[in-house]
Amino acid sequence: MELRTAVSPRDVKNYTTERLREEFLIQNLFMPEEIKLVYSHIDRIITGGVMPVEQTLELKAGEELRAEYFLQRREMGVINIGGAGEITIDGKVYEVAHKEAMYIGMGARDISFASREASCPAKFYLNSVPAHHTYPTVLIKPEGEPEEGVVIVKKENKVELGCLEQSNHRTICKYILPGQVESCQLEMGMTKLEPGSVWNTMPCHTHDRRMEVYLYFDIPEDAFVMHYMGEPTETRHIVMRNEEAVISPSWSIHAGSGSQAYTFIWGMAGENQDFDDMDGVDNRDLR
Ligand SMILES: O=C(O)C(=O)C[C@H](O)C(=O)CO
Ligand SMILES: [Zn+2]
Repeated sequence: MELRTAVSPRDVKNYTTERLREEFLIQNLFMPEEIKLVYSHIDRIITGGVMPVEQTLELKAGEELRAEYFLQRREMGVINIGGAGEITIDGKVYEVAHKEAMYIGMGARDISFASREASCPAKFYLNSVPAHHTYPTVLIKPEGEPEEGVVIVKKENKVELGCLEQSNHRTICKYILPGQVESCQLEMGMTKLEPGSVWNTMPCHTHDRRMEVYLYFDIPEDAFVMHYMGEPTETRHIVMRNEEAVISPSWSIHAGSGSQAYTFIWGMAGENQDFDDMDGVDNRDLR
């Protein structure tokens, strides 16, 4: 597991492009037959990618957690951005299709990942944070009929924002949040830009009480997203390619403009789970 320490906004002002990327950018998340994990000291979030092809991959705590098993003191959200896959949790198999997700509560011991078809492997993206209580493990589907152990994203948690005139027409689909899927602190969802729109989270915001991680995907090879970070009056950018993630500390804005439409997953952890607890930044105040 790779470790990233927390950094001060005063230091970040002096970072080169290379140093910014070293601290905040997460690359190579989806390597065939591998589990890649990055542990950030910021709210102790672990961001990971799991790409089983022929093999079944087991999630292990590793030395860093000093735990008997990965979710001994943690909870986890997983969203599949690849082909159909399976997650087996303590012997129970969950079928997780493209853009379906799981919340896995603290205490789940044996967790493994597999793809249905090696020719179209699953790509499981995960965020895991410390937990103090076990909430139910559930499969989460953006659409469909609710059934035992399956949560369908509620209509009010699919929020259309922006407009084509401002190049920021997008839909935020909230998967894990209070009132839908209970968790100790994790919130996760997916935002899809409409064709012709390229700006996410603009006007932008910070939220001192939560940190956030973004995973950008559905980006063609020759395209990119400029991810904007930093204090609102000290902005910096990171060029993001397909299936790369970026850590956003609480003091940082997190927004992006792409060379075309794209999709991204956001995950948050921290002091509260109030999605709307944000400090909006007026476009006129950005520097
Ligand atoms: O497009 C957006 O706006 C977002 O998706 C915003 C993120 O969800 C976010 O930053 C939540 O704090
Ligand atoms: Zn945010």
